[in-house]
Amino acid sequence: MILLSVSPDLETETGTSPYAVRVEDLSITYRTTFERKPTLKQAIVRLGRGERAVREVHALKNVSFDVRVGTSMGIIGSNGAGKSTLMRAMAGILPPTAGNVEVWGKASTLLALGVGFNKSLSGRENIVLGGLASGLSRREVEERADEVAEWTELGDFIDMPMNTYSSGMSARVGFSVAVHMKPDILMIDEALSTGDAHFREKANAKMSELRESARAMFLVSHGLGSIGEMCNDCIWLDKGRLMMRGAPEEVIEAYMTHVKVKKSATTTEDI
Ligand SMILES: Nc1ncnc2c1ncn2[C@@H]1O[C@H](COP(=O)(O)OP(=O)(O)OP(=O)(O)O)[C@@H](O)[C@H]1O
Repeated sequence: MILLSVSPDLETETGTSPYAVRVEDLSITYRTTFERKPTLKQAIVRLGRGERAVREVHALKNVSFDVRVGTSMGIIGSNGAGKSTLMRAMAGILPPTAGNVEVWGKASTLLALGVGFNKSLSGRENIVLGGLASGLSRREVEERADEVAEWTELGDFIDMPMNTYSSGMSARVGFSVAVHMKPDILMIDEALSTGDAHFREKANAKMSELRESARAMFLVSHGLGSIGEMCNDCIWLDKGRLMMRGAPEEVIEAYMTHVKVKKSATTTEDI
């Protein structure tokens, strides 16, 4: 999990803007090294020249949408569709390759599990670090740390190193930090998937509470039920493109139909 505030150049004064986020023609391309079974000779020649094969992954392609204050937006799509990439771009972790992202307010982000914590430190110590990374002052963090720790219901574990935690226990710490930092914009990426039933219920209640106070909320989930319950707006991404935006029931239905059609098409092609 990674917890941080939006970088200052991305954050705009909230003022009276009716918008929480505006994404304009956003494209994100990852550059990564790629080896398609090079022969020994090719590998040696390249190594001699100091070259590496580079592959570009177009994770988001010309995505545009705006989000008004009061929106709880679900983001759905198949594996690799670009959901986490979009969240990272909105959180200011990933700079756009092209296009713009504008964010009105302080974002609290709870992204991919395991990232962002120093596992050799205790849960309580990570709560303090997470709070500082979210842009709170030392005093504000000290004031809130006990409440955040208490919320996790981890008992004595909260003062033990996080490398002794299960993934669900880490998720509790990350979620607790993210929701207690009084964010203007809350971004949650699949965080609830590792929690047990009790935690999920508690987390859902907390998110409902936050929906009232935050300017906007984003939820990435493969659990379409949670999107339907928690969100009043939804976008569907497929292979980096924005396929549809609208009421969660309608977007979920279109996505489900697409998934089914794609499955049968693949079967036909296979024949
Ligand atoms: N750090 C990276 N370097 C290179 N490629 C990446 C990186 N992170 C993601 N990708 C690629 O970008 C594309 C979008 O990935 P992303 O994680 O945003 O998808 P996702 O919709 O969140 O998927 P999932 O539902 O599986 O979590 C994928 O093709 C993925 O392989």
